[in-house]
Amino acid sequence: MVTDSMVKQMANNDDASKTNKLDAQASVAAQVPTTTSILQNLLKIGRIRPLDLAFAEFVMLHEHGKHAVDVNGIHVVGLLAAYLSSRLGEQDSCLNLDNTYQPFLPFYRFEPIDQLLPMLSASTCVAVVDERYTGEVANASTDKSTEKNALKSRASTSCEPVFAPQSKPLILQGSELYMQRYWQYEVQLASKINSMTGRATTLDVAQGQALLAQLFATHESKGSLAKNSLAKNSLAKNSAQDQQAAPIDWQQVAVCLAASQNVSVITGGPGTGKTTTVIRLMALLQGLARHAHKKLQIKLAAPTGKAAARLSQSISAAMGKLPTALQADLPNQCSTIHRLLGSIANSPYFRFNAQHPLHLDVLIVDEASMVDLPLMSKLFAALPAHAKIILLGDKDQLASVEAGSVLSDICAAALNFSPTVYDQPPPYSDEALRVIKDLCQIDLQVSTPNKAPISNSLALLHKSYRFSEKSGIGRLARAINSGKLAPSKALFADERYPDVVWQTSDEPKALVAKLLPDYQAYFEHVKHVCAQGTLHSKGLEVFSLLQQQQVLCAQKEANWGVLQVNALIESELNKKGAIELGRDFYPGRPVMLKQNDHSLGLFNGDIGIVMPDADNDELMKVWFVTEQNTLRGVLPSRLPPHDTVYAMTIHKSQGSEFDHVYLCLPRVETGSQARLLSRELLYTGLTRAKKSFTLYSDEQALSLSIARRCQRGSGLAKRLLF
Ligand SMILES: Nc1ncnc2c1ncn2[C@@H]1O[C@H](COP(=O)(O)OP(=O)(O)OP(=O)(O)O)[C@@H](O)[C@H]1O
Repeated sequence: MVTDSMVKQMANNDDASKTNKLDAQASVAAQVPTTTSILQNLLKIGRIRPLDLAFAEFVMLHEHGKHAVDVNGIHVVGLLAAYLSSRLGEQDSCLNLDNTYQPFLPFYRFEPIDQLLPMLSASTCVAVVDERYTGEVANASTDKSTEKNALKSRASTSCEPVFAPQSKPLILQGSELYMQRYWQYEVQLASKINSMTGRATTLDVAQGQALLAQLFATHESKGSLAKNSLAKNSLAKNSAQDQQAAPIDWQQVAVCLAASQNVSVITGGPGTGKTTTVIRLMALLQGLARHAHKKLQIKLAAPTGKAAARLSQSISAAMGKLPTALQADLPNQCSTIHRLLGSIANSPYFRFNAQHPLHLDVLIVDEASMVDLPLMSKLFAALPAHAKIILLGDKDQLASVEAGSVLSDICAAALNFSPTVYDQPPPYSDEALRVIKDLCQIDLQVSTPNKAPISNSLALLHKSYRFSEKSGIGRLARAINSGKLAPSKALFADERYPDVVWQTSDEPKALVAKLLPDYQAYFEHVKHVCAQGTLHSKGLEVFSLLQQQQVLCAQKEANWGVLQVNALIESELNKKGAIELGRDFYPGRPVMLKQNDHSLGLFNGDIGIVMPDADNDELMKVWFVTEQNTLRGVLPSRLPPHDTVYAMTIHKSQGSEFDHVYLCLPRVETGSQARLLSRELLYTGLTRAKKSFTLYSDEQALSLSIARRCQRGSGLAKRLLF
């Protein structure tokens, strides 16, 4: 709708230049907005991208009815298409028309959904499917066959796979507007998850108990089974005191639950033991299979090469802590999801898919919060009917770089959209509670069990074994996650937590001045190692010196962005004579790769350091740490695209950890900077720190970050509650 005030304002502007009445009217007519002028204005101010404009034009070209335009002749469906496409660029999988959304003001104001509905239903470009998930298919199909319509109607409510009605470019389901492809991804993923969570698995309880006793009798949780048995006996005696004496071992709960479910999510913050738990889970599953004279094919996957390499390393390191007999037939090599599915060059499809499923029985996916909706949908589609999948990740971290927020949607559905309560179980069903009790004698109490099977898919790990109770980082992470500004500020101010510091200086120069002595020491070390020719024996020390500190920025450009901070650090180092800025590949320059190169075994996100070849100090190479903890040099000419990395974005830091993290939030000068900030962004940056965390931001950026949750448009969680 073009608002009265908008037209009035234009008319007033014209009145100001009155010459005669006729001229003024002609001028007003000339300026009455058209769909094209609105879209062009939106493009001009950067509210939409050229791609969004092209999509809107495509939709308008294919709109044959007259119903898609409003009383002023504005093509509402075209504008909605532009908006939906722009939201996809912001990683939403769909657009919720129930929300108060007025993204195109001051150029256009959308009517509420009830008034838009007749227009959308009549549009030749929009299929309206299943009003609010329970109703009939409205104009879903012109199929004559009642049977087909009935099937579609049932499918839209039960999330069985369906073919999109008439292959229209836009789908409206309930109040959510989708691009056809993303609607398909969501429906197919939900359908597969629902079919897997609805399938029962039976475990050999006696054998399971015996294996769990062995698995949890080792390592730090020695005796926890015994303690839990004590808790059971105590419960029988109704002794509250004894119950308190036996804290619940949530890792054991996670193992029992994931062993008995076909889809599970094990989520927790850094150092809460996700890897430790999943190794025990694999050993339990393989042990049970062995007892039944079978052998499971267990595979490990991660969204990036870096995450895959890290999981391979931590699994190999932790495997030795298992009883030797239970280490047999466990995998320790993790591949990327793309490699697992079999990428096809220049194609969005994979070799393994619903028609050609993967050859595996159990799939474990690490860093699952980074997996976007299209990839997760394809991964689930490629699972064989009998398979089990376990997703590991931190639900409070930033979601995937591309559209969707699958991990947090599954968690939201499992929690029935309630917030998590520290040390309390999710609303498990009675059946799941019984399995946990049978297998590991832990008697959990749940006040309101969730009826949807998805509730049994979630295992929450709360206790961090990396941060002690005295750690400010651990406490600050909890305060940020609970969205509380005052306790977060209090932690920064509290002298008992010197590991968290807040600097409100508004110029990056202060940060650079603070870091400079450490970088100078780093470059001295580089020079020393190069001069002594001790690259192969001492090179790893150079890496550990570099990784002691890391600057993280919320954005790449603009104030407090990666480019600004990197340039400032380089310029100050140049002034101090530590580096020569004229050379691209100067000794000590740290670089981060922006692309995988499988032939070189290098991955997007890998960090290398420029240093001369050990045998030829004229020949610069970029050195990387190998899985065997040795160094390997690559000629700059062979290097995949890369950036200097004194500072990196928080997004790029996902999956890495550093001793000291310096996190920079921008001064909020534009709407897009405000939208960039979120609790998840701050939490992700904070939890990269192992020893200390220093925040550089003004009060506004901090409070905006803590207040704002990054909630992506998605209908997945609702679909999982059917
Ligand atoms: N139950 C436990 N008791 C004592 N220490 C534990 C326990 N579980 C894990 N740890 C230790 O805590 C550290 C972190 O564990 P782990 O790597 O499994 O956590 P994580 O959640 O996978 O960590 P991240 O994903 O942040 O790297 C390891 O040193 C591990 O040995």
